[in-house]
Amino acid sequence: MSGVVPVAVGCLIRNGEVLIGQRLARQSFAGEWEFPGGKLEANETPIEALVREFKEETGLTTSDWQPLISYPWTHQLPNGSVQVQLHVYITEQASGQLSAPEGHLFAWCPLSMLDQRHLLRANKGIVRALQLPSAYMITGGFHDQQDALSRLEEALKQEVKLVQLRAKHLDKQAYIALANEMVKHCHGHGAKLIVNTSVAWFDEMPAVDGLQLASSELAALTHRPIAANKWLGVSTHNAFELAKATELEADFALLSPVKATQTHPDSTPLGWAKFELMTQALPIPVYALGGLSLDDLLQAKATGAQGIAAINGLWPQAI
Ligand SMILES: Nc1nc2c([nH]c(=O)n2[C@H]2C[C@H](O)[C@@H](COP(=O)(O)OP(=O)(O)OP(=O)(O)O)O2)c(=O)[nH]1
Repeated sequence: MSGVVPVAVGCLIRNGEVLIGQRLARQSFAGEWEFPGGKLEANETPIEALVREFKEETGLTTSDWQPLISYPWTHQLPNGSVQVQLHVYITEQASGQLSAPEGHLFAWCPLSMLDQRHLLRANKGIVRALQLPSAYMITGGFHDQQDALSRLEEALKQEVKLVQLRAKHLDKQAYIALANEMVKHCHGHGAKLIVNTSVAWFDEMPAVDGLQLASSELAALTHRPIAANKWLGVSTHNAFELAKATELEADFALLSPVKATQTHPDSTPLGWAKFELMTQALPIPVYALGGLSLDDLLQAKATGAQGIAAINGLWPQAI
């Protein structure tokens, strides 16, 4: 088969749960779970296809679909491979009674439980895009552990849900001690803590939620260095490193610098157009980083980013 098949995929959210359906016996990947949707018909936009597919498959009338993520994927089938472009949208707007005119089995799944379901392998990037927040705070300067925790607490009160502990000046013992305290605060607010350390240190912090891998560590790795139940973020600056992030089965990437930034004054900013070009074919969510704040969120999302990551734009100044 030749050409890329455009597919519309819809994530319908209700009370923090997403609607998933089981693929039918007559379909490829029978029995695996997916989000409702399907191939675009001639002259259809992805949103038109979603409205039609949801009506046909679920009986629901849906609206207000917003872009979530889009990426190509090659499915291996017994009789060859097929390349699809997944155009993924999200909404909370649906009316009518959920039914199964085509015989699907449906379930409402909490976002945190999606990894326990047997979803299509192609859908991992969609699952992460659903689970990750739109702002990723990286810790900036602080005086001592108590000061760091006070600033963290302030940020958590402002609804920050994903935190990276970046503290290059701390030795191993001090770093691990701070991470172990921070993770308690994060979990108390329903947030996650990602540590920016070497793989060796990561293994000594079992309570933290994930590892942020520096771009300088990428070359030495040939496979994902941590377990599947932890999040792996990869810091990147170019197309080569982004490709490596995918190869290492990262859960998300950071691409920087999008704008000029005080913390890395010698780097040349990419700008939004280049950011979009470099990330559009990636099957994982990508945060934009470098000189950004929440004021840049709309622009970031419009260019296909998961959201913004920032030190100065999010880390509370002295309090
Ligand atoms: N509906 C849907 N399709 C998905 C998801 N993820 C994913 O890779 N796909 C792929 C599987 C199929 O190749 C294609 C959707 O095609 P379809 O639902 O209209 O038709 P189909 O399964 O009968 O097609 P086929 O693959 O069996 O030939 O997109 C998803 O979450 N939902």
